[in-house]
Amino acid sequence: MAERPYIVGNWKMNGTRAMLSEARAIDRAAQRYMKVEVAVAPPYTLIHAVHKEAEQIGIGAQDCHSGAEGAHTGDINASMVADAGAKFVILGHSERRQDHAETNELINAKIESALEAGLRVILCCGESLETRDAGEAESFVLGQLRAALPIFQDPADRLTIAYEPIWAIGTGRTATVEDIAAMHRAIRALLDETFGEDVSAKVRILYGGSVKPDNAREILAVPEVGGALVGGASLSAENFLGIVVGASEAEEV
Ligand SMILES: O=C(CO)COP(=O)(O)O
Repeated sequence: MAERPYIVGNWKMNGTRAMLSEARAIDRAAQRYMKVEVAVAPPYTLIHAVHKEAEQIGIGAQDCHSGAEGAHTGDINASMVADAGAKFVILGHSERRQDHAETNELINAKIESALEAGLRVILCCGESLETRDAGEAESFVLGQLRAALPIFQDPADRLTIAYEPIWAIGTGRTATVEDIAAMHRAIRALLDETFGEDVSAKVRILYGGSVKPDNAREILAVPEVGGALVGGASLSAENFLGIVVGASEAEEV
């Protein structure tokens, strides 16, 4: 496996300043698990406050606008999140693709502006249940990635992929380890083909979708899995740290 396992909490539309104590607890505990890289992506409103609390963990944003500053009421761009303390941004999440009709073209424009602002990108991909049942999961996911990968000039430093099957997000239903391994292998083959094996080896592929303390170790022990993108279970320090412990134990196997 390329680098340390990477465990990222995506808080989604959750969290007021009351969450800062959880962030502090995550940060302090993460210092005991240096074999694991830990990060959280709070909502925009908390990025700066969590950044100020954090000594160990990485801080990111869940989205950014594709443009420079200007007349876009309610929007936040990449340089603004970087200025608030974010080091990475999650782009292409299925909830943005669905709720905000984000296309591959728009996601690409966001990737470009994120890279320009010096941010790393966690690029999400994943199929719906209908697509999986139709036997088209792999071609769909690889198609999403093929649309974006050419933008990355320096993927080793800047790119992480997150495979999140839509039907496993927030449902309590996880993909089987065989399905996860198969999709991660297909994504790795595409990265090898696009960037060459040496560079590809430095790009981690995370799994996301109902990762919890009780299944983290099994999922993270899959050799192709480089970490996890965690939604619901990242909202409590206890649960999130349970996943960090799972990642640390999976490393030792
Ligand atoms: O979408 C996810 C992370 O980005 C996964 O969410 P859950 O862990 O709540 O299923």
